[in-house]
Amino acid sequence: MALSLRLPSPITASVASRRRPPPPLSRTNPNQKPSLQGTSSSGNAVLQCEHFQSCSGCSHEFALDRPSVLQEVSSFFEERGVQDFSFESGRLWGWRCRAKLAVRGSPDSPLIGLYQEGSHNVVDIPLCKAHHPNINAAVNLLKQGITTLNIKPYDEDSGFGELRYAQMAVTTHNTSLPLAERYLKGKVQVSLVWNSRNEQSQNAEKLNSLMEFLWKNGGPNNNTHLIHSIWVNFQTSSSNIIFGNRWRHFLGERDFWEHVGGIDISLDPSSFGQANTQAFDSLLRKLQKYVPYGSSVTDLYAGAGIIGLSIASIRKCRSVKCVEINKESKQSFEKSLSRLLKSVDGSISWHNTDASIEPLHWLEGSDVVVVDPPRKGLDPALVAALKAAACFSGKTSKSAQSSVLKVKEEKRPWILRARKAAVQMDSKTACDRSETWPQTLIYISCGWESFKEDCKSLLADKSWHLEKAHAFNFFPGTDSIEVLAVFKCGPRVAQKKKKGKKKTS
Ligand SMILES: C[S@@+](CC[C@H](N)C(=O)[O-])C[C@H]1O[C@@H](n2cnc3c(N)ncnc32)[C@H](O)[C@@H]1O
Repeated sequence: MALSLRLPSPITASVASRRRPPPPLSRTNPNQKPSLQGTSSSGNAVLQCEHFQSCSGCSHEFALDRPSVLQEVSSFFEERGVQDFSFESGRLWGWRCRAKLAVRGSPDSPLIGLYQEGSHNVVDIPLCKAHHPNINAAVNLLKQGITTLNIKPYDEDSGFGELRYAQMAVTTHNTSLPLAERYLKGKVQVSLVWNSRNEQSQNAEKLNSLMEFLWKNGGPNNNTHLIHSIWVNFQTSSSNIIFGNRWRHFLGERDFWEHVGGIDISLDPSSFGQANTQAFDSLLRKLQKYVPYGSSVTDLYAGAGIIGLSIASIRKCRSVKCVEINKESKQSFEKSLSRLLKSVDGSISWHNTDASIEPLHWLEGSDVVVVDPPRKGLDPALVAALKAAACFSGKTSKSAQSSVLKVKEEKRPWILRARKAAVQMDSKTACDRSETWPQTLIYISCGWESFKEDCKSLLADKSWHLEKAHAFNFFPGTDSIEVLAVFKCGPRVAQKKKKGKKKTS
């Protein structure tokens, strides 16, 4: 099977600018330390993708190892007192291990790819350089199946057609392979979004034939075992929402395991998953260092709880609470937790609720809060709660509590619902510390513009100050960057100058 690399981004890609390589980072202050040493582009990091002109996935062809927003990011943190901002760039091609692709066109000439900028015209991207090579191979196989079996791609105008989208996710964690081969030999979990209500609908025969085709030609009995498993999502809505509520696993291994941040994690196709597995691993390993051993942690916007679980295991946390709005992530959390039980002593829970409803409830009792919101950033209610919590952390807890949380018997329906849907593993040793409030806030952001606003708001009245910041090249070829920022509560305390060493004669 040919290995080629490629890159798209979300189906709803934003307007992309097609820029030339940015100028080298300039140091305006001659006394300033070169905080981004080693990050100037090598000059060889060129996309060289034949779809670049038509596909909305990438906005930059050159300097993939140094996103154009990096200079701004670096200056922003420096102006706010961060001395040692760092930037990490990893794999520049073939980095995308998870892609949602629209299926359009005709059975004879299917198009599988992303929407063109500002339209719903799908651009076929068989040689995408951002995709893990096996995503391209699986897409190629799917196209063959569509043509051979006369499967009708979806037509948005009429609402007719059978196959609407395909989600491809690669697991790079096959422990039967030597470590060095695991990434490139990753297998693909294929999820087909099928335009019918369920598996009994009238076109079910065609769906079965397509799955058999994929399994016969890409499954374990084939020379090249490409397909990890096949899932189907049933979706008949005329809206732009990609997935419906009904998911079914049909072929291959049901559970999809990955290894990031030092732990094994399970991810169902219905749960959020990071696209750049290796860059996410680097971020998690950096993040863990900012969580003191034995802390109590709240992980907001937690998805399947990967961040919370990895901290619980690696930093031996006293307790971890994960809060996530998508109920589909619960099963993945439970599966991952089941593999971790031996390495975790504290209490761990996962709650299905909106983090912006009464957020103080989730912050109370934690030393560290981690937030990883979608691109639009934090909900305003959470920003307000974080600012309030920072004020409480300096005061006696009794007075803080009495002003905000006068809860004797819990009656609020959203809290009760969240408790009902929760997964809870209690600790043998941890004790309740409901009187504490977070001293550390770790903000992970994939939306630079919204991060800036949230950050300014958190710093505005000195309820928090910035201590550390790092950026990661999660989306090479695009304008986006992933940021990890560490805030400490209260105003920055000026550091005393170190006394010079006494001279020895
Ligand atoms: C960027 S993802 C991060 C997920 C997770 N931290 C990870 O790395 O896998 C953002 C998550 O926030 C969830 N989310 C969005 N709005 C939310 C809200 N108001 N309350 C709780 N979770 C929310 C989404 O469902 C998604 O799983």
